[in-house]
Amino acid sequence: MTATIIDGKLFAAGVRARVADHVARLKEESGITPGLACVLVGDNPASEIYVRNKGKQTVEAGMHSFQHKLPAETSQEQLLALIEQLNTDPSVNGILVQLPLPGHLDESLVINAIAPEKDVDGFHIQNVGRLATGQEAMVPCTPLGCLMMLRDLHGSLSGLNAVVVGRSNIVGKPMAQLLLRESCTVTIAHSRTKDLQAVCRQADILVAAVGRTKMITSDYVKEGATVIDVGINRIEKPDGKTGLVGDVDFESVSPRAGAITPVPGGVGPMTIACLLVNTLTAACRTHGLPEPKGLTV
Ligand SMILES: Nc1nc(=O)c2c([nH]1)NC[C@@H]1CN(c3ccc(C(=O)N[C@@H](CCC(=O)O)C(=O)O)cc3)C=[N+]21
Repeated sequence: MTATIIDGKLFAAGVRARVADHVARLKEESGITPGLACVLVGDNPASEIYVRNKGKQTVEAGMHSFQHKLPAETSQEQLLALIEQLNTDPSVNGILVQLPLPGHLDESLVINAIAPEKDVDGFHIQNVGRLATGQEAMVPCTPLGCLMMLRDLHGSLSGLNAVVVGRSNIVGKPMAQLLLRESCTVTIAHSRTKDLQAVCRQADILVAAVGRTKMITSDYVKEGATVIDVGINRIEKPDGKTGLVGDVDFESVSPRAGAITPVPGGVGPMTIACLLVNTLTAACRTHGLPEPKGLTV
């Protein structure tokens, strides 16, 4: 068997087109243009590229993009003051504070200062609790993107064994919550899991979100399983350029899997597409208008 390669780039383009379509209708029928504010503290070059990309795609979808670049030495009070300003600005429907923040800033305090209904990352404690209890929430973009691809591939996920490797608050835990909501039997595995290979080999759906380059080899994969690679690891290639590799050893796994997402071109583009989805969803909820169909959970 050789795996179907899930084209995240193509899938994300489709999602963005649907967002753009809905945004155009929103403008025409209600005069509303959703807006996304991205806040970047410090000058991490990788973060700058992401934030610029997010801004570009936001504008391409017909929405307003507001970018706030603050110096690395910004104080907690200054950052909180900006968030408060964005919280009360009616033209801003979504607020994203790029992580990680410089070490002197308290990430959880900053995230929880965002108005929950504008928290398009879904990291606010209120959204985490709402997702866990099955209430309407803002859902973290990476897990939401993974779920969209899984639903498209499988239809119903009911009864499938899902193993999520990684227990982070931004991917592993919310991914597990979403899969549980789809009636999967969910296992969260991590670096301390006993016989990780045997646990992973039980999976019909294997989500790798550990941040360890090519850790998942074919020994971890059941024949025909769907493998979702959330890893974004930067490595130096022999030619001195930097390359992007996942947590999955693609060459080893793809002959054995049923379907697999590549890196790059898999989960990454879906993350940004879902950020646009969440911004649109936030705008619709604020104005009591119907949400984009098939794009929310
Ligand atoms: N508050 C916050 N929210 C985030 O969602 C967030 C964040 N902070 N901090 C950093 C991570 C990382 N992240 C990525 C998004 C898209 C790609 C992506 O599109 N990757 C492309 C390749 C891009 C490239 O070549 O560098 C791909 O996988 O094909 C990658 C990484 C969002 N993050």
